[in-house]
Amino acid sequence: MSDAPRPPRSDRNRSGARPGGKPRGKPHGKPAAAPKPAPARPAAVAPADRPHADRAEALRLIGGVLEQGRSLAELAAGAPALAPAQRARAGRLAAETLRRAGQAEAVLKRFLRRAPPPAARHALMLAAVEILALGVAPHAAAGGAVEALRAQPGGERLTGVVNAVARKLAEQGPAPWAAQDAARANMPGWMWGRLSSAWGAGAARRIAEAHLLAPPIDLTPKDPARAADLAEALGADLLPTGSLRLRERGQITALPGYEAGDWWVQDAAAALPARLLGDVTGLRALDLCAAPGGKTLQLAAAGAHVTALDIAATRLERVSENLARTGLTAEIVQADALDWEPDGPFDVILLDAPCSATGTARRHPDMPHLRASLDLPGLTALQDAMLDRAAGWLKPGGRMVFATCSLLPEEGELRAEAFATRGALATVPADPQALGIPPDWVSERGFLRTRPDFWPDSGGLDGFFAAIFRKET
Ligand SMILES: C[S@@+](CC[C@H](N)C(=O)[O-])C[C@H]1O[C@@H](n2cnc3c(N)ncnc32)[C@H](O)[C@@H]1O
Repeated sequence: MSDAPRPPRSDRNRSGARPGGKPRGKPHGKPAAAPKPAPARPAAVAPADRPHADRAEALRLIGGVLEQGRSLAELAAGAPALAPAQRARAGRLAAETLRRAGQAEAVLKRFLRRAPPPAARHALMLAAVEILALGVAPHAAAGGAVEALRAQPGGERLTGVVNAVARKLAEQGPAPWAAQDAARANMPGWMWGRLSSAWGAGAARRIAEAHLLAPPIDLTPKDPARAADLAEALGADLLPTGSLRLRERGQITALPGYEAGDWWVQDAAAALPARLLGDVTGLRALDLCAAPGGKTLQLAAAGAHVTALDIAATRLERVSENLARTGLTAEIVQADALDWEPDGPFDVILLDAPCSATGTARRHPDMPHLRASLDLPGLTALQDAMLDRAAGWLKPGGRMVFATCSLLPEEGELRAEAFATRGALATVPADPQALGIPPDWVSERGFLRTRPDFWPDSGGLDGFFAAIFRKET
C-alpha cells in the first residue's frame, strides 16, 4: 500500500476533449455530459435496526470513493434506509477516514505482507481512524469494522484478516500514528506538488493542516441588516465579511430561521464573489453555472433580476428548492453555457466556473482522492471558453466576476490574466475594505484570493479566486 491514495478507476485516462472541438473539463458539480463511472451495485448494508449499520454504510461510502471514483454527494443519493443519526454518523466516519487515508494506510502497512482486497482494506482504514484519530475503544472499533464487513457480499471471508490486523493495531498503541507527519501523509502527492509549486512548501503544509480539520458551518443572511440579530439567535459569530459562523454543529434544518428562509449555508469565501459585483439593485444579472444556487440567492436577495443557468438539471432542482425556501425569485435555465444564447444583454454576470474544486477539500475530503488524474488543460480550456462567451453578453459599462473554488493559479490568476490580455474587458481591482477582508487577500493586480489556511484562529475558509472585469464600450 502506498501512502498516496490510488487514482480512482473511473478517472484513469479520462479526456477533457469534447466532441465537436469545444473544450470540456471535468468540472466540480458533474456537468450532464461528463463521463460517469459505471453505476455500481451498492454493497448490501445492514438494516438500520442492526448494530454497525452506520459502519457498514461508511464502508459503502469509502469504497464508492476509492474504488469507483464516485463522490460522497453522489453516493449519498443511493444510500440505504437509515435513521438520520446513523446516516450522519456514517457520513462523519467516511469523511474522517478519507481525510486521514494516508496516515491509516501507513500504519497498516507494517502488518500486511501484501495488499488485502479493497473491502478489507477499507474496514482496516476505518478501524485505524476510529482507534487512532477518534479515540474509539479498540475493541469497539475493531469489532464494529468486522461486523460491518460481514454485512457486505463476500465480506465474511475477509473478517479473519481484519480481526487479526485490527488487534495488532490496537496492541501497537498510538505512538506510530502520532509520530507521522499528518499533513504530508494525508495530502495526496499530486495535490502537495501542485500547491507547493503554486504557493511554496510552507503554504502547502499550512493548507494540508487546515484540510485535517472539519470546517465550520457558515451561513449567509438573506438580509445583511439583520445579520447581528440572526447571529445572536443562532449562537453564531458574525464574521467581518458579513457571514455567520456557527459555534456548534447541529441539525441545520432545526436551526432558527431555516424554515423562514432567513439564511442559507454557504462558506464565507463562497459568499465573496457575488459581493464583488457591488450594488445590483434592479439590474439584469446572469448567474452562469449557478447550481446549487448560493450566489443566485445572494444576487436575488440584493435586488437583481436573476437568470440562473446551469447544465445539470438535478442540481438546478436544488436552486429551485433554495429559492422557494427563501421566498426569492430567479429565472432558471437548464442549458450548456457553450451553446446557449441569451435574449438580451446583461448588466452584470457572475461566472462561477467549473473547476478542480481544490479549494473545497476540507469540506469534501473525497475530492483529493477523486481528482488524482485531474484534467487541468480540459478545465482551463472550458473556463476560457466560458469567459469569452460571457464577455459578449454584457451591456457596455457592465461588470463580470469570474470565480473558481480552486487553489490552482491555472484556474484563477492565470485565467484572469490571460482573459485580460485577450482584451475584451478591463480589470477592476477588488476593494478589501468593502468586503471586510484583510488587504493582502487582494493581489497587486486587484484579484481576490482566499485559502483554507487564512483566518487560522477562527476556522479558516475555503479556497476561492475571483476577478472583476468591466466592459468599457
Ligand atoms: C462551482 S459549481 C457552481 C456553484 C454555484 N455557483 C453556487 O454558488 O452554488 C459549477 C457548476 O457549473 C456547472 N457546469 C459545468 N459545465 C457547465 C456548462 N457547460 N454549462 C453550464 N453549466 C455548467 C455544473 O453543473 C456546476 O453546477
